[in-house]
Amino acid sequence: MKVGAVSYLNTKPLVYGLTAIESSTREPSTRDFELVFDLPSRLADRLARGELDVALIPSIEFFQNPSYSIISDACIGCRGPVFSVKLFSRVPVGKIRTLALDEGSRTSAALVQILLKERHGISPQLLPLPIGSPWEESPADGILVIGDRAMHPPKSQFAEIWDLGDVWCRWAELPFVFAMWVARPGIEGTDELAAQLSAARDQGLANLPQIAATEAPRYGLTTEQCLVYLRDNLHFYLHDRELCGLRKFHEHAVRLGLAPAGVAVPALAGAARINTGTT
Ligand SMILES: C=C(O[C@@H]1C=C(C(=O)O)C=C[C@H]1O)C(=O)O
Repeated sequence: MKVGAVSYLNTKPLVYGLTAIESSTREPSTRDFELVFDLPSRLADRLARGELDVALIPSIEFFQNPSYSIISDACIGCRGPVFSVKLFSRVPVGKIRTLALDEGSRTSAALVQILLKERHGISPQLLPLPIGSPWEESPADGILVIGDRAMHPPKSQFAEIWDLGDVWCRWAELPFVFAMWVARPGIEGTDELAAQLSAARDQGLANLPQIAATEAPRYGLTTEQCLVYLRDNLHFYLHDRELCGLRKFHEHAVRLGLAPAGVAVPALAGAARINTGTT
């Protein structure tokens, strides 16, 4: 089985338990799956093409295929400010006419459009924000940036900065889910993998101070900033409130034509396995 995970700092607690043992003992992997890392948008495309069997894909991509299943209750979500998903605006947000969207993102790219429409009644013209380019050089009025490069204060001045986790959670009064472990149809052995993914998440969360100490310098953060991000900003459990948030996100995405109708967000059916169905 080939499993894809997000290459950002936010995913370290989810994969710590899968990678820590072999890197500390230098033993070759005893896992029966191969783990690869990539940007969220690329993981979604690779899962859709069948190059990956299971991947941590942007939540909006789950709605693209009614045969996908969410296989674990481990996720990347937030219940307030998320710190790493931001809209930087050169003008007051309600006056944004051009919006650059981080090419690594699918979910936040939809989320920012929903929030701008719902909060300010605007639908800006969209521009790409390539991965490799310095985002502050984008000519757009508003710039959506996610992941590691969104965590540092910008060098230029902006009229407004939105933390999208904060704006969503206050407006929707529900948590937000950015990414989930999803299997494409016909993949066998996902029950076992689901258990491993949940256990890996639990192991990661039990070792956050160590993860923060190791990772912080690689991301230009202090250990304390890194710990606060992983412990307080991010939320790694897909529970009932998160599923409600996901349903609300889906409703709004359908309304704006950003996702097809007809895919049901499943009810939580057990600790680690969630089956999907179509409506
Ligand atoms: C919180 C984050 O969540 C992410 C945002 C995603 C998106 O916008 O499509 C997808 C996966 C997550 O890595 C982040 O990247 O900072």
